[in-house]
Amino acid sequence: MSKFLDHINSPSDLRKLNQNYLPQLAKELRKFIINIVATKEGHLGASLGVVELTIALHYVFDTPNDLLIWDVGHQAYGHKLLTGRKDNFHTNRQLNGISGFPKRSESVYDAFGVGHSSTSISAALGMAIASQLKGENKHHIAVIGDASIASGMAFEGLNHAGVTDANLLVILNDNAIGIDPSVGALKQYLTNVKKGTEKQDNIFEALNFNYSGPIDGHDIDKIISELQRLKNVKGPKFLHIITTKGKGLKQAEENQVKYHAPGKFDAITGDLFPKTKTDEAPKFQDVFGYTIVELAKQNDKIVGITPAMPTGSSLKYMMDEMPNRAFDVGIAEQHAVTLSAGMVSQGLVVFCNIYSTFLQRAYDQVIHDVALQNLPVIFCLDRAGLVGEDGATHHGVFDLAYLRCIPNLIIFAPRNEIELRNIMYTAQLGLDNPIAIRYPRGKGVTIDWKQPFSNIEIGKGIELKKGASLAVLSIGFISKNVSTAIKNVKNNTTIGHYDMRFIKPLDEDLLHQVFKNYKTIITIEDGTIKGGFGSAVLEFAAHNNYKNSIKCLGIPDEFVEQGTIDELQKLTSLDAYNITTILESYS
Ligand SMILES: Cc1ncc(C[n+]2csc(CCOP(=O)(O)OP(=O)(O)O)c2C)c(N)n1
Ligand SMILES: CC(=O)[C@@H](O)[C@H](O)COP(=O)(O)O
Ligand SMILES: [Mg+2]
Repeated sequence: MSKFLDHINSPSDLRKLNQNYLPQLAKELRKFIINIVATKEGHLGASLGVVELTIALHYVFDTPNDLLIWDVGHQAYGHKLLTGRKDNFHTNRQLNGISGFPKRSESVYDAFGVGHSSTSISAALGMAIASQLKGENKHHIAVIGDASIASGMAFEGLNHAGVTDANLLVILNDNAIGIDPSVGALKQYLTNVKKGTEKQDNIFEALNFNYSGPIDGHDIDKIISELQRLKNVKGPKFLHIITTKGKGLKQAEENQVKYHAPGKFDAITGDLFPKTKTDEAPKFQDVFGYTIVELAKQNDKIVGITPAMPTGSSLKYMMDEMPNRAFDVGIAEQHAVTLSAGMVSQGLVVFCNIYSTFLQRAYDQVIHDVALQNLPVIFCLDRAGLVGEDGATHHGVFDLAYLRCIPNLIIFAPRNEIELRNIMYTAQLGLDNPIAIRYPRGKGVTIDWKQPFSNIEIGKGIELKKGASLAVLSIGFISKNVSTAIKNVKNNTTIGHYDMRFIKPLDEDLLHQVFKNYKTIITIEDGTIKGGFGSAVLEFAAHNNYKNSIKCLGIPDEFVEQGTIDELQKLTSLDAYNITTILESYS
């Protein structure tokens, strides 16, 4: 039972409360968030840190008429609870449940869909200009974190806003950390501002914003009075608040990286539940992280780069062991790619590790700065395929399609941990082209993965099982489901299985053999069906006038929502059971 929260079904209920009760409401909100995230998992620290801000914003502004945008949106759990989603918050990030991020189709209070960072200022400015043009009197508020504001896109928004008279309020929620500690000169600048020790120009004032702060973001009365004041200030405004990520849960305050998204934990004590199994296969990210360290010890030209995901990518291992050769550049995917290109142009061997979904932001840099100049950057694209509970904003399902059309680029998807390790080894020996190596979120299958390195021949696929009439061509880790499915089929002797490994260059010799020896061909990938691996095989068949029957399996041409990876594979017919049914219908 929550004395105040129980009675709040929308911000209008909140606005009826006496301001004196708001600190108690803040406690209730925190407890509610902790209880649900402890059992259902999700992002924790960011939402705990903005509880007071969330209450103050909905208290002072007339949401949803006033438009409120949360950058990234992983901190918007309190917002969801105050805006009518309390009763189904237990479905957060689950299949058919509510999204872990604000989403326009979910609520009128979610003014803009988010998930990828640093979009809030541009979106809020766009809305503010639209309001001006339509003659509407609204407030437009972007809440952005200290790591997200360092991204190029946020600066583009600030740069434009500063020459407008738009009614825009940017609130910088400065907790001095992203997922991992914030980096860069801006972080230093913000630290100086907080300490107030150095006399320096204010960047935001210099960009024509009416700046106020820094103020204590956990002092609800102070935030309310400042927001009320700012409501009457014209033009672009900037409020700098200081908060503690994980506020209200001791462990989350003390271990902010771990409690960004801690998994299940004890809601009473805050302690994480210990992992029990020790002999399991490793996460793909750890194979990358350990292997790059191993290779870098032998090859002093190797450098590692991550845009703001050292823990998630496991580049952290290299940053710890070789801090001068591993770089976290902050949320700056475009910079990470062109920085890599610059280093490679000078003879370094660069592993640029970016989540598949976030590389979307650096598409032009991949084409213009890397591929066009044929600079052999080694892209390691983590979280490729379906990622699970983060949902539509984060699935890495477009990479095969969006990369395949780029000349010069090699594209490889390892079937298992050993292949990931060996392609990293092969790539650092020296390639004539850039390469994208895409691998999934989570664990692989090979416990004994640390085998001696061996070279992988570029553009060569392999036969995993010989058949007679039906050939399955797979790419990457999804081949595990194919192997299971083939085993499930009673009379499976007619079914062949080929791991093509390279989407580009395609192993045309192998494809000719397959098309000549099998009547029916099924392609399977954990990427979009439009333009990916299956499309490449169809093009090959058309080009060579093959008339075999071809079926392509992959992610349908729609955005896939959140759920566990297993559930989403079922939904998209990529699980072993569905593949079995399909194979049976053909054999
Ligand atoms: C373009 C993009 N790159 C990376 C991420 C992954 N990511 C999500 S939250 C986050 C850190 C955000 O830090 P900050 O803006 O300071 O917010 P806080 O979590 O501290 O509230 C990162 C790197 C993302 N969502 N979008
Ligand atoms: C909000 C966000 O973008 C990240 O926190 C993301 O959820 C991390 O994903 P992983 O859990 O796969 O590292
Ligand atoms: Mg932060």
